[in-house]
Amino acid sequence: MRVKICGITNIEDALLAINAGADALGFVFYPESPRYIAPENAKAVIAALPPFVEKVALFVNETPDVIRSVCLSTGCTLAQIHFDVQDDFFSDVHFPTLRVIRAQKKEDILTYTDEYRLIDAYCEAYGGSGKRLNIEWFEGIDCSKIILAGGLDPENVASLKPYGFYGVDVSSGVEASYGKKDHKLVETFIQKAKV
Ligand SMILES: O=C(O)c1ccccc1NCC(=O)[C@H](O)[C@H](O)COP(=O)(O)O
Repeated sequence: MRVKICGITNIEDALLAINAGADALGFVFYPESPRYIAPENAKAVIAALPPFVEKVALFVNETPDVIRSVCLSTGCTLAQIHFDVQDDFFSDVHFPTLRVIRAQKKEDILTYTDEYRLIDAYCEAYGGSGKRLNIEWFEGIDCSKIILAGGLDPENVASLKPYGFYGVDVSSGVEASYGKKDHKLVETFIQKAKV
């Protein structure tokens, strides 16, 4: 499984995650989040990274123009769209995008099955809540284009193996405090996800 470590706010955590084997890092460009990072700070973190790392920019309630502009100015490589938009919004961004489905019921995870998508547990505050999805919803469905998020941690990530998810995404489950990662938890999470 590919692993994304989300809610990166500093170079130390970013390098630790990459050196531990993370495939992607997430930067939250949503000012109301406790994990918000200003674009100029994200740009500095990204400039310190080695090649072959996916830099994911998270957005809530922004326009396609703002999303594209922030991605280009920071060096992010993928825009993760957390809010509800019409389908043509994605093509209007003119930059690689990833749809987030904030699932409240099983039917929600059965949509957009032909595209790679991130499925997170629904919560009012948009993300990083530690809230888990009902894993039984994923039994018997094709998970090869799903990145699973929501309440994952080093204790439960290995149990996801049989489902065949494309990837996993974690934020609060590897945090020491908001916006600061616990290095041991990050390393253990990645190790267990990659077994
Ligand atoms: O993390 C945030 O504060 C956040 C704010 C606004 C939009 C998205 C946000 N995070 C989304 C993520 O991709 C998280 O990694 C995902 O929700 C999983 O979080 P967690 O349950 O804490 O692992």
